[in-house]
This record gives sequence, structure tokens and C-alpha cells, in this order.
Amino acid sequence: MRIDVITIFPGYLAPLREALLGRAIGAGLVDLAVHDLRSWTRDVHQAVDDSPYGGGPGMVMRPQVWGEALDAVLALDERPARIVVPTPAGRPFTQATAQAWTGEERLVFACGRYEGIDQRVVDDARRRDLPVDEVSIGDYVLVGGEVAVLVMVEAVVRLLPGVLGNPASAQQDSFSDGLLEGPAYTRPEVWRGLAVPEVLRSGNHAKIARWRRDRALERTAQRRPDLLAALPEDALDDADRAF
Ligand SMILES: Oc1ccccc1-c1ccno1
Repeated sequence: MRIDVITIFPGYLAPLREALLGRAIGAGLVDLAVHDLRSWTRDVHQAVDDSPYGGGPGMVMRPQVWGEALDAVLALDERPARIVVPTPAGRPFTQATAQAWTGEERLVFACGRYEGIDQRVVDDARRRDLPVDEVSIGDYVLVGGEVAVLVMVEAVVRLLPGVLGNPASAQQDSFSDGLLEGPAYTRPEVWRGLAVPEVLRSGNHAKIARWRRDRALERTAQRRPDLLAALPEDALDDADRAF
């Protein structure tokens, strides 16, 4: 997978070259290129924004600069690309989104700042039949899209074959089966008077699996009843329903 990020703060994306993601890049599983949007400005001030039509606070990012930047970055590689625009007004980015994007040959992230990017940039890309997703990583407002890109790139790249040491980890993630992950424990057996649940030390794998499933159902019911309600009809078996 090739990942391109266009931003006015390239340094914000430095963490993508660290740790697990850095190793994925080093192993050739991911190609990452970060581009400074200001490279496509033509004025001495390298202006990337302007006042909003219709008035109102803040500034809007200029379509000319973004249009030239996206055209140039897309032309760098012949692989078909999905353009991703992080925005608080976007569709929710979920584990399902991350899973779906693992099938993409290329992702091009457009990091907006200020009051966002002139809408015509997205409209122009869509009318050229380029796939464009405007996505939000949560119901809060950030200063720019860079942090959202860090989140989304990590969520996607960790799912790519060969990235995680143990692929089973991704299968047992929270959300992978529609439920939140239950509690986890490691040594020591007792810590500050708190003992590890006995069933986890029983060696009875069937009991352990049932206990873990019950804790996941319990936690999901308590913290995210919306996820429970969204489960497909056949997702819960009789033992789950008895819980
Ligand atoms: O708040 C933002 C500002 C710019 C770009 C993205 C965001 C955002 C907020 C939540 N998800 O994305």
C-alpha cells in the first residue's frame, strides 16, 4: 500500500515513521510520502487560505492550491487512489472503515486546517470519478487533520498482512467481532491484593473462552449498548443470550 499525506505541517506526520509503522515501511509493506502543501503555492507569502465567502470566522483553504497539489500527488503513482479528507463533518471512521481500506492500493490523505478546504476541491475530485471519503475520527473538533491521519493510518496499517507479529491479535481486537474487548491480565497473580480471575488460571480453554465472551458482552452492554443493538441477528448464540 502507498500512503500519501498532503499537509502544511509535514513534521506532524513524523510519528508514522516510528515503531510498528516504521517497521512496516522498512519491510516494504507500506510506502509513505508526506508532501508540503505550500509547495504548490505561487505567491511570495505562500498563502494557502483566504476569507470565507458569506462571512464568518476563520479562514478557508484555497481550492487552487489544493487542486494543483492533489493532481500532482495523484500523478506520482499510477496505482488507483482513494482520497481521504479528515473533517469533523465527515462520516464516522470505524474499524470497518479501516478494514475496508486495507483493500486499497493507495490512500491519499488531504489534511485541512482552519475552517476546512473549499468544498469544490472534493466536488471536483468526485466529478472526475475519483473516490473521496470525508471522514471524522470522533465527535470533537481538532485544529487540523494531521492527528486524524495518524489515527487512521495506524488503524489501517496494523491490519495489513505481515505488519502485526501475531495476526490473531487483529482478529481479537475490540470491534473485530462487534463487541468491546474484555479485561486483560498478566503476572503477578496477585497485585496490591487484587487477584487475577481464577478461571484464567484454570487451563480450561472452553471456560476461559466463555468467560472472556461474557466479559466482552458485559462491557459492551455497559459502555456501548449501541454496538450491541447493531449486532447482526446471528451474532449472538444461545449462550450469549443467556448471559
Ligand atoms: O476537527 C478536525 C479539523 C480538521 C480536520 C479534521 C478534524 C476532525 C475532527 C474529528 N475528526 O476529524
